Amino acid sequence: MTDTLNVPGGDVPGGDVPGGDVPAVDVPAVNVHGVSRIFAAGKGPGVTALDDVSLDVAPGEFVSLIGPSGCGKSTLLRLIADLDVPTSGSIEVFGKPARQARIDQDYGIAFQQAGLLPWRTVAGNIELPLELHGVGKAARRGRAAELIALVGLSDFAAHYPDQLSGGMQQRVAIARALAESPSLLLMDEPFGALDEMTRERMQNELVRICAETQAAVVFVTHSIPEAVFLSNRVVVLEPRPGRIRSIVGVGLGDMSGRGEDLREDEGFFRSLSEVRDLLHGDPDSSGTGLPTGVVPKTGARGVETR
Ligand SMILES: Nc1ncnc2c1ncn2[C@@H]1O[C@H](COP(=O)(O)OP(=O)(O)OP(=O)(O)O)[C@@H](O)[C@H]1O
Repeated sequence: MTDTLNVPGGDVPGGDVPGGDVPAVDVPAVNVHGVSRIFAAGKGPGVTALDDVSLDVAPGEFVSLIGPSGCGKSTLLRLIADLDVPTSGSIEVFGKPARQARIDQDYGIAFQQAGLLPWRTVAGNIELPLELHGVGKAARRGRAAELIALVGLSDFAAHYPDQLSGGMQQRVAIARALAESPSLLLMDEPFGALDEMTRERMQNELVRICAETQAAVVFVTHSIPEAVFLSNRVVVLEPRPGRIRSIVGVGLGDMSGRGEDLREDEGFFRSLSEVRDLLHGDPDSSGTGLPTGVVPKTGARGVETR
């Protein structure tokens, strides 16, 4: 663990890869290779939550996972975070086994529930991971102040979680996830419990934070507009067994150019309907599992599509 407090990811995407000894250029932030996860179900055959899933996420890339309930989105995120282990296949984070990446704290995590400690202030919650890893008091304070400013809560540093709105609590959770300058953020429906207006504001914030930190993000959501607005690529999953149906390259430019007006952009609507068609279309009879007329896409970064 380092107590240097650099901007996550450094100046060049992938240039400040945790571990440092691996050439950054070719190392994906996340490499999921042929991963299956089967949950035992009594004496039955078990539930295949994921079946032979492969996916690469590049440094600095924002990838959303979307699909119907039970298609394995959270399972995939939990496997990347090493909160669960695959039945078969392998997962690497910045070239390291997921277990090692967890030990090295190479990523930050934010879930739907902000999960803040109610007896700690905003600053205290953000400092917690740094405290647990032995970062000195002055460095902790400085880093927390930086992050509190980044998420726009400078006037609330001394407030307690129950004095904040849901959106503000989520901003604290995101700041805490960024505390150790991870080059990767894993987020499971972090805005799922928020009202629509707050949710859009939070999406704008997240885009700004990603542009500033250049962290890669794997983001689970049920919302098509959220996935399209935030992502470089949207991974559409299908259930029983959980598989990647297709990957949509959003092509709306990098994070620094994504503002509120993007929501009115023609390209935004095009990607929305592409993802919507994949989610709601009936599979054709060709056996591809894709809706009629949809050509399977291959991701630009060697992503396997199935
Ligand atoms: N710990 C577990 N034990 C048994 N089955 C599980 C477990 N975790 C997940 N599953 C099963 O695996 C499948 C995928 O679950 P998962 O939570 O990953 O889906 P999801 O796409 O995130 O769903 P949702 O959108 O509803 O959150 C489901 O059928 C679920 O019941």
